Amino acid sequence: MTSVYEAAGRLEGLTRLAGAWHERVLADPVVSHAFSHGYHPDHTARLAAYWAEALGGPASGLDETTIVRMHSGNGPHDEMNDRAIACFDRALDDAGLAAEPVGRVLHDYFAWSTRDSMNRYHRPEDDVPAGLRIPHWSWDGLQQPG
Ligand code: HEM
Repeated sequence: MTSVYEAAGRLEGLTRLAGAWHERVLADPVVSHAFSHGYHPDHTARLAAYWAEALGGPASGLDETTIVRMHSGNGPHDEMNDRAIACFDRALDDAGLAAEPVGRVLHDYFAWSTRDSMNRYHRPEDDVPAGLRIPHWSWDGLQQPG
């Protein structure tokens, strides 16, 4: 069966999507705040590589614990999460990936990652454990590691 990665246009499609999302969040008065301290010069490519791995594509070489740590310890930020997800929905349109069924799966993956996965250690006192694995997502949602 075609993976979500393939249906999203592989690395090329996901790079378009990551670039569109990043442009949208930098223009958002709330979400842009998170990026005001700077970010990797290859942010878009690294984000696309991470999504590719999560959605059934090649390994990204990125470390889940490091990435979750980058997104942790800032306290609850529900409004920022909601706005980041709204930016993602617009980015799906920008990147030509909003059509069913792939648009819905990408939305569900991103909303879950933002609210539940990247956000699960949001309390300042939380310790993010070493050795986390990049969660994988398919047409029917989160894949439990086999
Ligand atoms: C509210 C939503 C989000 C915000 C505000 C946000 C913010 C950020 C920021 C500021 C960075 C740069 C950190 C740095 O370079 O020091 C970053 C990097 C990154 N984020 Fe997010 N993020 C969000 C959601 C997500 C989600 C849902 C995913 C994955 C599904 C994700 C994956 C990544 C990856 C892979 C990197 C690159 C790490 C690297 O360069 O090594 N982010 N994010």
